[in-house]
Amino acid sequence: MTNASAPQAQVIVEREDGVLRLTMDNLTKKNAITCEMYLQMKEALDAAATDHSIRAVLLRGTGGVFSSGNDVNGFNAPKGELPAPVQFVRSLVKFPKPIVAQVEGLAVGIGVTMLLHCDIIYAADDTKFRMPFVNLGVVPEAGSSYLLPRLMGAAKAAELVLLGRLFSAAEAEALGMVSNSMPQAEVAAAAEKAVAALVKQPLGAMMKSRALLRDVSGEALDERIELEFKQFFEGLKGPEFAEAARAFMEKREPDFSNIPVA
Ligand SMILES: CC(C)(COP(=O)(O)OP(=O)(O)OC[C@H]1O[C@@H](n2cnc3c(N)ncnc32)[C@H](O)[C@@H]1OP(=O)(O)O)[C@@H](O)C(=O)NCCC(=O)NCCSC(=O)/C=C1/CC=CC=CO1
Repeated sequence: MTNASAPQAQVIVEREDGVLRLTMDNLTKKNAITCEMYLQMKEALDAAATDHSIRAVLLRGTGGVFSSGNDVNGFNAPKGELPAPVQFVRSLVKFPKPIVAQVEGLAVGIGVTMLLHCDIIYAADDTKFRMPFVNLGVVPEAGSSYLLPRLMGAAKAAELVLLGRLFSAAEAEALGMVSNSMPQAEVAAAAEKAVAALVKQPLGAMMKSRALLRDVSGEALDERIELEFKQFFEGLKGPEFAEAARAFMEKREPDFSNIPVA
């Protein structure tokens, strides 16, 4: 049953002056990403990849919140279909043009890992980051198990992933996950300034330079993404995820103490 009073979860897709703006808009759930939202972003990215009137992307969320990650109520894909997050991540990873991320408020789960595939990332200095994959009984995704240790070192990546603890914009900046952190009031203007500058750059040199900068051994990354998603979706069928999901709904701490390892 749909709730007539709840605003529809969507991504606002705008194309103007060479910029594709993708705005995650599901504020009652802190911009949690639904299957429909993933597919909207995937389709917009796929079209912009070959439409050279688009030279840069701005990715952001409404209401001063980036994203609380995957909609916790919508983890399971319809049988037989390639799950929407997988489709989105594949398109994001192969997207050939610069992506500017405007990160405010919260960046959780895939709301963090998608940033590893963005280029210029500006974060409000009060943003809370978290990758609670293990806490949910699943594994990290979107290539993050491959990219995070290479970005920040194995020990730091393990601390953030295995504990799934909150970290600040200052820490994200120090770890190289964010280009700059700044006061919240300045983030939107900084992101707009960056995309306005990017659209004036020569597209060919910009795309080639970006590909060189992102030289992360494409095949190895693609294979890791497939392995992560395989384990992620297996995890969703297991008792650890079941307990984590129940605890979230019941607004309590999960208790994993009596769950045997499969
Ligand atoms: C830390 C929080 C994000 C925000 O906390 P807080 O500011 O205190 O706000 P809340 O009161 O908790 O939230 C307000 C309402 O929003 C609902 N909500 C928040 N996040 C989600 C979400 N992700 N999905 C659905 N609903 C959400 C929350 O229930 C409140 O609703 P009510 O007012 O009706 O009670 C905190 O909310 C939080 O920890 N949220 C869960 C974050 C999370 O676990 N995200 C998923 C991570 S996994 C992921 O992103 C990756 C994938 C990728 C690949 C494949 C498949 C799935 O997942």
